[in-house]
Amino acid sequence: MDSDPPFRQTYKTLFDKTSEETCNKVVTVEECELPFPAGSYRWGTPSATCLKQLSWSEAFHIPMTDISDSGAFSSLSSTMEQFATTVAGLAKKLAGILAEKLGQKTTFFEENCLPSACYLRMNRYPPCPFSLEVHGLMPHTDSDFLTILHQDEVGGLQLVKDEKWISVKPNPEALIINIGDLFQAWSNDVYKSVQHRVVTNPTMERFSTAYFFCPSYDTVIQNSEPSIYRKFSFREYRQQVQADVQKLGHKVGLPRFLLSH
Ligand SMILES: O=C(O)CCC(=O)C(=O)O
Ligand SMILES: [Fe+2]
Repeated sequence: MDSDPPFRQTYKTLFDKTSEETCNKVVTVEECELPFPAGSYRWGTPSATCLKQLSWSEAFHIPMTDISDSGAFSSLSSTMEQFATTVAGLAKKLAGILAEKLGQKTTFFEENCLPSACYLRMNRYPPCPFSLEVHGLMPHTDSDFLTILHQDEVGGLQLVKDEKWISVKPNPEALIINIGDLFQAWSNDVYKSVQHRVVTNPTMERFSTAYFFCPSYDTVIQNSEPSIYRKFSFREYRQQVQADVQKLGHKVGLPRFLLSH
């Protein structure tokens, strides 16, 4: 893995390619000849209807199955593969420990969260001229079991603790582990999916990489004890999140699946 800071050079090559190609005309990811499937690139927040809903960032959100040797970008692919393989092992281990603490079957993750069901997201946050009004990434929770996040030295990530936004000290030598929505439901609220956001920086560019530890779409999320959530498949969860974002402009998430809803 390149390490000063990780991914900087390979990410710059990739994101510079998108801005070079998109400078004067509208082009698709295919036309840029980038190595990722259509729909994997996002700039801003496509569903935003006002500045407050806009995320001042761009990202590639890539299923692990689509990271393969990719011609001009082979150095990027191998960096990503190396990162993903390392953190995939870590995610499985951590999930197993957290399941054990709950007295649950630790094999659940080995059976349902195969590396091929997981995603990698590469985020780029350009400097933002109206820094105070716009988020780098809107407040959200992740729709997975666990997220393993690497950020560079710039900083900007914040999370909610005791109902207050707390800044996470940037440390490129460390990984940040976040609990996602599925673990909250699976643990019947013992573990809480953490609300987080990224604030913009007026002068500095920032990069981060997130590995989303997910089950296959057919996996059913349920707790063996009487649960406050109805059982649902990961597919159903994703579809509901997408439907809410389209209709309301934001994710509703777990409250939709509360039995008392
Ligand atoms: O860039 C970060 O620090 C956070 C990224 C994030 O929350 C995400 O990609 O879901
Ligand atoms: Fe996130």
